[in-house]
Amino acid sequence: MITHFARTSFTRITCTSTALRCFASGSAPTPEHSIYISESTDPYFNLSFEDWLFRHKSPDKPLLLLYRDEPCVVIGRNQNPWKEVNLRASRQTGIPFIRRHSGGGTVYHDLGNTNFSIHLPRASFDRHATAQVVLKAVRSLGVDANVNDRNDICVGKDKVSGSAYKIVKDRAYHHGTMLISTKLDTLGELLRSGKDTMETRGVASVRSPVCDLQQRYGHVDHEKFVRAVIDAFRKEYDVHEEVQMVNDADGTQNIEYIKHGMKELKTWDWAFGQTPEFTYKIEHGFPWGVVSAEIRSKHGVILSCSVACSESTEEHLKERLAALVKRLQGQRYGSVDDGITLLAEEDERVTGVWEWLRTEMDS
Ligand SMILES: Nc1ncnc2c1ncn2[C@@H]1O[C@H](COP(=O)(O)OC(=O)CCCC[C@@H]2CCSS2)[C@@H](O)[C@H]1O
Repeated sequence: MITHFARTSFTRITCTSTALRCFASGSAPTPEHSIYISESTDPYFNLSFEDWLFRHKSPDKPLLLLYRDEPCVVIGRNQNPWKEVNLRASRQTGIPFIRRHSGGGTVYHDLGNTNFSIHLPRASFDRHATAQVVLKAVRSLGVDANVNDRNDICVGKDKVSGSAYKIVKDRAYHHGTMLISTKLDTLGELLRSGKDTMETRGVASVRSPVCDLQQRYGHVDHEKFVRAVIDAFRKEYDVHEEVQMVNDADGTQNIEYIKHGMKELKTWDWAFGQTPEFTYKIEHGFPWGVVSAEIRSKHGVILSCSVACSESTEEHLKERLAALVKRLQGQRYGSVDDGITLLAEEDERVTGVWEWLRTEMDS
């Protein structure tokens, strides 16, 4: 269902049939509004809807989208999930990670985190000006926040908002988070990976201490933040249009571009396969000696793996291990094919190394 909100009043008024037709139709219509609030909390939908607005919106008008997501970790376009995300915790908690289209680092989302997305013609895009819009909004709620040169919004020394950007042809957007009442321990748990010896091309996150607005300013909530950002956006860009509510059950999800986008975000090829080249060096002490390994991977596929053992290791064992790791080449990093079965009579030292490599890659 599509409904409109009059200016800053959040009273629901009846939907117009044109808007409904526009979103319910199977073909991709041109989005005609300037301010959208998504009522969906499906991160795959929200990220795809945002991308659709970006790609289909007429390039001459400013646009604002606000949304929240169910718990998930969102990594940047050129990041390494094995480095950035605690994949074991992600599996255990069922909280997925999603690779987004914009650059930048890794953040955690849940319903206590509200995202804003400001789209502008490239010619008038200025990331510091858009950050000021959000800063003014939180300040209007009595929050004593500041913005640093990376466009992090902080309260004291703690970060409450991180930003990322995308520019394509004549349009650009600045999107960012706002920690309002997030589960910060889950945030810490999911972003921890501790893989210091993984050297990766692409973008590394800039880790910072975080806090949320409710810890410091109990009265701030999602609705108040949304209202404040809308007011600040209207003032800055002189926008008077009503707010357009959107959700994933109103037919919007049937727009082919969005459907395809949601599907693509969930594929291995996108989530893992877009990972820039990286090298992971590890070492482990076995009862019979020390083994070090170097695994190289690009686009989520193992390019090479080499192992070196302590001097005293028998030649025969070294050869067996070298033959074994050769078989890793071309396999997907992190989900090495179970088809690589070890011979039943394999030396238990070999199976030990094999298990160690698999576990190291799978966490
Ligand atoms: N939700 C949230 N908000 C603010 N800061 C966070 C959050 N989650 C984690 N962090 C902290 O930021 C760093 C990463 O900072 P870094 O600066 O590397 O990355 C970002 O900020 C990216 C923001 C992307 C915003 C998009 C908007 C809609 S979809 S995602 C991380 O290690 C934590 O210390």
